[in-house]
Amino acid sequence: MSTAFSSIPIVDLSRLQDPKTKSDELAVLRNAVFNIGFLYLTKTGLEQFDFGTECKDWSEDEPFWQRIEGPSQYPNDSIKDLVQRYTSGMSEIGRQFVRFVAECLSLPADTFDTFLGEMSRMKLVKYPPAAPGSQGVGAHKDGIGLFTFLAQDSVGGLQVLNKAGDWIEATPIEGSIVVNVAQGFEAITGGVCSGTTHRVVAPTSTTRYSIPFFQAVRLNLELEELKRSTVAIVAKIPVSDDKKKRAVDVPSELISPLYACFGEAQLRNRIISHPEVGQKWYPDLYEKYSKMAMA
Ligand SMILES: O=C(O)CCC(=O)C(=O)O
Ligand SMILES: [Fe+2]
Repeated sequence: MSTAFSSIPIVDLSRLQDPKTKSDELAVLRNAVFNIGFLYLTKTGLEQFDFGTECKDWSEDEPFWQRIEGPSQYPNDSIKDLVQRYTSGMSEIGRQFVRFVAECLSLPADTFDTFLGEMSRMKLVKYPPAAPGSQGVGAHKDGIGLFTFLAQDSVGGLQVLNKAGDWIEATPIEGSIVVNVAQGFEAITGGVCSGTTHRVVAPTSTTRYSIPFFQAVRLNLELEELKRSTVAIVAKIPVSDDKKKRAVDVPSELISPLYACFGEAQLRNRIISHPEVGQKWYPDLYEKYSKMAMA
């Protein structure tokens, strides 16, 4: 995907919600998810402040990979209240958003509902000023989630790669949320809607703050189930047969055949990429996964 776009489209949530303007706005959304993988979502009605979805702690009678979810660790109760208001508001926008995405792809509105997970995650990110051209976040696609919903302040620095290899600035638009396709949605659509590479260039004179919210994928989603529904979904998306053919055999990085389900694949990733935390809290799994990584 990612054609040689030169600007990032703006999608107005209130126009999607209004039957009079919905079909025009669905066309804007369709272009964004098919051809770009990035968009600004405006008129969301969400106040902008800081912080993850409420989840209970793991118990022994649940599968081991369920341990990847749990209660958030709040420094104090007033932050907890703020975080909970933010995450429940953003979860609701996310639920509405995936329904409009389904409709813009000519699919039944509830197509993606069953892929949504319980615990979406958010981060509070601070980018202190640095020398010109310094890296804030290196080039990447978002690995977890269906879509990422990002609130950013007015400093700027987020850039999106187009097909011609140019970095396009996601210049801050007040009151908007920047939305991008993440690997979960890419997998569900067999790559027909692929994620777009992005990065952050560190600010030079002012600190930048951003709040990415990664919309959760259901933890017990299994590879076979994903493959079956991908085939069914892709068959109905209005793209060329050639694109569909390539999409059918999903080489899913989301769930490798080595793992029981998406939850296990995620927990394994975390344990391997944070070895000290892995060794301390999941010693048995750390040993198992590090042996598998070496095999
Ligand atoms: O801070 C930003 O603008 C983007 C951060 C990001 O891309 C990420 O956390 O995946
Ligand atoms: Fe990202």
